[in-house]
Amino acid sequence: MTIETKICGINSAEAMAAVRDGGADFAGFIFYPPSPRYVTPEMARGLRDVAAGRVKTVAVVVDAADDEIARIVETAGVEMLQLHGKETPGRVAEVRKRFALPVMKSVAVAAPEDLDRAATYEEVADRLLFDAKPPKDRPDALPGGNALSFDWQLLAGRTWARPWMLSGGLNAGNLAEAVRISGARAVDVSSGVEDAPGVKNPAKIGALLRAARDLHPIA
Ligand SMILES: O=C(O)c1ccccc1N[C@@H]1O[C@H](COP(=O)(O)O)[C@@H](O)[C@H]1O
Repeated sequence: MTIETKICGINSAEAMAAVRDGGADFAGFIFYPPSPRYVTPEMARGLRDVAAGRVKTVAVVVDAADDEIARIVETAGVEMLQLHGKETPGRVAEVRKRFALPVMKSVAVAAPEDLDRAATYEEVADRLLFDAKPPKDRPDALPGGNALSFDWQLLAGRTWARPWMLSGGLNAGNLAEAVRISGARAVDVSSGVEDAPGVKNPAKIGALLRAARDLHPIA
């Protein structure tokens, strides 16, 4: 068994081709206008076609209303929704029911109590995603995609009722340690395969996916 991989913030055909050829499991599209990785549903549809069915696509939304999610689902044809805002467990359940797609809920982690909050999503989400908390001293910080990691030790030995992904500041250089310490079986990377925010580097995507292929989840 190998580690599952998601490369997020895909906004070019070259990046999607690297994700596809490198054998990633998931590709994420950011539907959050303030992000340098933002894509429209129409752009995402074209990029999804590059993946030619070999990569599952994920829509990343932040506290999005139903009509916005509906337009993304209908136009981009994604296979999973990633809720990366302050959505409550009730809202996660509602989105999952309304759109009949698997839902992954992100939880911002900085301290042990954040994991207690994560437990409130176990019954309503199909997957959990643990990401670093955005920095408090940067009011303009994005809800995710800040190239920041958190203390992976917080996850060590914890078990969850749902599959989960590790994200936040991962790259080809720290992936092995992050997986070893946290026990992750799935990882999500965005900034770590970029040259600058929003500028994906296909060679870095390939290197990350090769690094992931050499890793195996701990039992
Ligand atoms: O990447 C973004 O711009 C973004 C915007 C809004 C919500 C989530 C976003 N990205 C998510 O952040 C993590 C990984 O970030 P990084 O590797 O530290 O850059 C990942 O889950 C993305 O989906």
